[in-house]
Order: sequence, then C-alpha cells, then structure tokens
Amino acid sequence: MITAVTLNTSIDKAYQVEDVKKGTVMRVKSCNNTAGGKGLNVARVIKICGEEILATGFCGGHAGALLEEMLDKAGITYDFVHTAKETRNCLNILSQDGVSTEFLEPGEPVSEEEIGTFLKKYESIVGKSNVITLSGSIPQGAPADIYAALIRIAKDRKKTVILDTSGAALTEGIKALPDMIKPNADEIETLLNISLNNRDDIIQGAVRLHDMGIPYVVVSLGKEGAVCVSDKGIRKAIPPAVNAINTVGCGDSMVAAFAVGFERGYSLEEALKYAVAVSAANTLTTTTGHYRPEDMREIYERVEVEAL
Ligand SMILES: Nc1ncnc2c1ncn2[C@@H]1O[C@H](COP(=O)(O)OP(=O)(O)OP(=O)(O)O)[C@@H](O)[C@H]1O
Ligand SMILES: O=P(O)(O)OC[C@@]1(O)O[C@H](CO)[C@@H](O)[C@@H]1O
Repeated sequence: MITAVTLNTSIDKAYQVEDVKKGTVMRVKSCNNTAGGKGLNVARVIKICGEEILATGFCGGHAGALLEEMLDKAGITYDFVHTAKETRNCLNILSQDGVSTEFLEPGEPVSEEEIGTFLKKYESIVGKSNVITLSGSIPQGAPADIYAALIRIAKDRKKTVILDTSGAALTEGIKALPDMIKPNADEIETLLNISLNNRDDIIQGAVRLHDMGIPYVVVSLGKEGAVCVSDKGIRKAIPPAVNAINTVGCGDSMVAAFAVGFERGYSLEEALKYAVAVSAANTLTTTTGHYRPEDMREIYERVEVEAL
C-alpha cells in the first residue's frame, strides 16, 4: 500500500475564464472543485494508476467534510485527524490562452494536540505501507522539521519515503534523508544557496543533493521532461509535445507515478519514463491531479529516455 500525506489540505477550485483582467469583474465559465493540497492530487493519480492508496493528514470543518465526501466519490480510502479549524481553499484560474494563475490560502493553524494525534495515527499507518509520500506546504502551528520527524519514523521501519515540499520544510526535511525529492531549479538554489544559470548547473546541483545521501533526486523541467540523479546513474526523460491545457498538479502526478514505480519495483528507466508519461497526461485534462489512461499509454510509447 502507498500512503499519501497532506498536512495542509484544501478544496481546490479550478475556474475557467476568458481572460484575467486585474480590476474588472470576471464571470467564471465553469468551476471544477477537487480535493486538494498536493498529497491529495498524488492520491488521486495513484488510484488511477491502479495501486492501493491511503490518504492522511489534517482536515476540518464543513470544507473538511466536503473533502472527505469527494474522496469517497473517488473511491480513495482516508484517515484524517479532524481539526477544530476549517480546511482552506486554493484557486487555479485557467484562462483561454492556457495561462494558469494560482491563489493559495495559507490555511488555518493546527494545535499541538492535533499534531500529537496525527503523529500517533501516522506511526500506525506507516507500519501498513510500503511507500509514503509527503507533499506540500505545512500548516501554521506545525514545526518546520515535521517532515524530518515523519521521514525518520518511516525510515526506522525501512519504508520508502518521497518528500515534495519547499522552503523551510524542505530545508529541514532533507536533513532526515528521504529516499526521493523532486525539487525544481528555484528550490535547488535555496537548498544549496547557489545560483543556477543553465541546465548543466541544475544537474550539478541535483548531483550535490544526491551526494548528501538522497538516493533519487528528480528535477522536473516542465515540457522538457525530467532528470533523475541516482546511484544507478543520471537519466533524462523527454515527453512528446502535447497540447497542455492545465499544468497544475503535474509535479504531484510525477511524485505519484514514482511512488507507484517504487511499489512495483520498477527500474530507474521504467520509473522515470512512467512518471514523465503520467505527468504529461495530467496536462491534458482540466481536473487537477487526473489523467486519462489512454492518453498516458499513447504518450508513454513516445517518451525518450537517455543516459547523461
Ligand atoms: N507542457 C507540458 N508538456 C508535457 N509534459 C509536461 C508539461 N508540463 C509538465 N509536464 C510534465 O510534468 C512534469 C512536472 O512538471 P513541472 O516541471 O511543471 O513540475 P513542478 O514545477 O514540480 O510542478 P508543480 O508546480 O505541480 O509541483 C514534467 O517533468 C513533465 O513530465
Ligand atoms: O500549499 P501546497 O500544498 O504546497 O500547494 C497547494 C497546491 O497549489 O498544490 C497543488 C498543485 O501542486 C494544488 O492542487 C494546490 O492548490
């Protein structure tokens, strides 16, 4: 089983509009609500991939109840700590030119008691999982090293852990050496306190992170695909050109597919090719953290993998 942790859940609202014009009244053409926060996108994609998934983290209030209802409809098993405060909303405004503008609420604080309850729940859940994904921002009230604590608990039980976050949560989290991280170029710059000027710099940055003791460092490069630095070498996978309509959740789709790859024991090449195909397929639907299997299969055949 794979467990997807989302500490800062949200009801994600994807608005389709003609255009975004600051200072005007804009009518929304359609609104697509999904159970969000990065880890729930991961959970949805893992479910489509066909693996057993458990979603956990915090949720609360009416929005929390709605979120659980959405997961029920999607057939995703969950076990959340219910918070006294309401789950947040995040907005993704998709204009007709394909540009996406996101507004992410910070979310309400969680209490010390709620964190304690979650840690107990997590310990029991981890025992039943093979792979754990830790995704997204952390709620106010949670310590910056909370992911480091979750990684240590999982690694003590010999589980595979993927960490996908940013800022202080990432800086602190990598100290516990997760099995995989998926930083973008900005995050590598912050982690290593360097500036990256080209593709070679990005790869060298990823190599440095790998040398610190992180077995898989995956750097996603948008429509150019992704590079993975690992003990088995450095591989790059490039997707075919696609008509992307919504790139929000692509990073989460990539994490989901890697989690599935670890669960199934894929080789480095297989896992990277699969992750690039799943994440590229995610761009072809307006639903965040979703893909059509037929799109993925068609893209998979055309993903090119090369050794660097
Ligand atoms: N326009 C695109 N065409 C094809 N594939 C894409 C496109 N955009 C993203 N992808 C796929 O999704 C993966 C992740 O995308 P991206 O690099 O944008 O991630 P990210 O910045 O980490 O995303 P997020 O903000 O969702 O965490 C890419 O490595 C690629 O495989
Ligand atoms: O605040 P977080 O959890 O870091 O990011 C939240 C979020 O932007 O991430 C997803 C896209 O990756 C969206 O579904 C969601 O709104």
